[in-house]
Amino acid sequence: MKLTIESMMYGPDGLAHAEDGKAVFVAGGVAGDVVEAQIVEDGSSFSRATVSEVLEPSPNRVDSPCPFVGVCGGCPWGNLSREAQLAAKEENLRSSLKRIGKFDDDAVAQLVQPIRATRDDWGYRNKIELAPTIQNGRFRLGLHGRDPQQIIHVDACPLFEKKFPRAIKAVSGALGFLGNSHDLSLERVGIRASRRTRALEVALWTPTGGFPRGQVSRVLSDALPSTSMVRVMSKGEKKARRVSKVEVLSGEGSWTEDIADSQMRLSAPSFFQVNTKAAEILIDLVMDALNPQPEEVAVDLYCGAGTFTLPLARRCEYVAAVEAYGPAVRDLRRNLEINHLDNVDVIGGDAVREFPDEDADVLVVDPPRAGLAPEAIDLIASTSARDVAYVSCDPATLARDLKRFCDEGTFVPVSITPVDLFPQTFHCEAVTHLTRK
Ligand SMILES: C[S@@+](CC[C@H](N)C(=O)[O-])C[C@H]1O[C@@H](n2cnc3c(N)ncnc32)[C@H](O)[C@@H]1O
Repeated sequence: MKLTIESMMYGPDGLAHAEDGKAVFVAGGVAGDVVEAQIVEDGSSFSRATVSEVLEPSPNRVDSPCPFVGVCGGCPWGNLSREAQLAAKEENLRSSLKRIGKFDDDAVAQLVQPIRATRDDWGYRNKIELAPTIQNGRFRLGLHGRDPQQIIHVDACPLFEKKFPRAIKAVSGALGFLGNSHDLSLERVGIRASRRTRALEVALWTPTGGFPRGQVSRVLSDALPSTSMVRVMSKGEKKARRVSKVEVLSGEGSWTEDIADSQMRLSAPSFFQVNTKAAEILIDLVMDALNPQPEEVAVDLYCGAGTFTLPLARRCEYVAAVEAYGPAVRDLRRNLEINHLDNVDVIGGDAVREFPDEDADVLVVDPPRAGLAPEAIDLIASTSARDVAYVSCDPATLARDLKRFCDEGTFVPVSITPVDLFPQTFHCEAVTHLTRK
């Protein structure tokens, strides 16, 4: 079937329409291409297709430095020019605000600011995860494919930190060698690398139980000198696995990154923004929106290991920071010590249940993809805060939550700035500034 790709979806695919008007999600198509595509799934409201031939390439089609674009899940927009990626992200945000948030065209045009980005198109990721697989009877590590069941063996990934070009090959080679002679029970392997601190951590995720720690530590250290090597042990059923212990195999037992004016130490299970330089844009936008003053109180909900807590603590009199995940809570306490900050109350627990009593002047929320619980919006509305910064990684839940804020009536959005934290993918971060009505 001949199709013209009209736009990029909020997902890996291009969007086209068949002659009968049905939407077709086209894998391998970029906006502006005319392609020959084969239907792989024919649903009642839309179909899925894959490109068999690009008949007329889009002016925005580019060659990617990665030979696995389209197969690997890491860089689904790798054949689209960066300029077109940025425009598509802005457009997807606008579309979510209209469709889900019910904002009208004028409001969207006023609210959405030009997307902010760093110049790093590739090589921006400070973290990569490898998954184990058996190929031709041999144990290997690789990246999750577009089909998550498929593991793609790679020697390098152009999205990963450029200063450590050998890391993936060295770790895959060493663990591939060991995995064919020992039962490592590896569930996944994380590598974190910093061009700023030169810290490199390898984290091996396994169940609890026996593990050839001596051999693993020796062989891995020979293959790749690292500043930290840890084993993260987890237990429980697959969907509800919990980290039970982080065992240090060698080095520091954590990974260090410099971000804005702070140094942060992260344990392997804790969340950290994968693009440090672009995360500094988030910090700037949050601080510009809130303009915190020395006599003011800040609340930081979903604070993680402190990306926003530390800069808030430098600017405010006092910060109450809430985080549900134990390892991140411990990391934040350590990060406050490292940065000589003693004006933060770190509260471990759910953001709604442990909502701080403090009379906040400014408030930051940075929830996971699922966005805010409706109770969180009511609690925020009940504070005395003058301004709120909402950092979001999902335009759909952001749009839903902004509608809830508007319906509730205490806070209204005044600007929404998309930030390209994840070049070569459809993902888009955004910082929304809400102010008291
Ligand atoms: C997107 S991350 C942001 C972390 C931090 N603001 C940063 O930029 O590094 C979301 C954080 O929310 C935490 N989290 C998830 N659900 C939570 C909840 N119900 N209450 C409090 N924190 C939660 C996660 O553990 C994670 O650290």
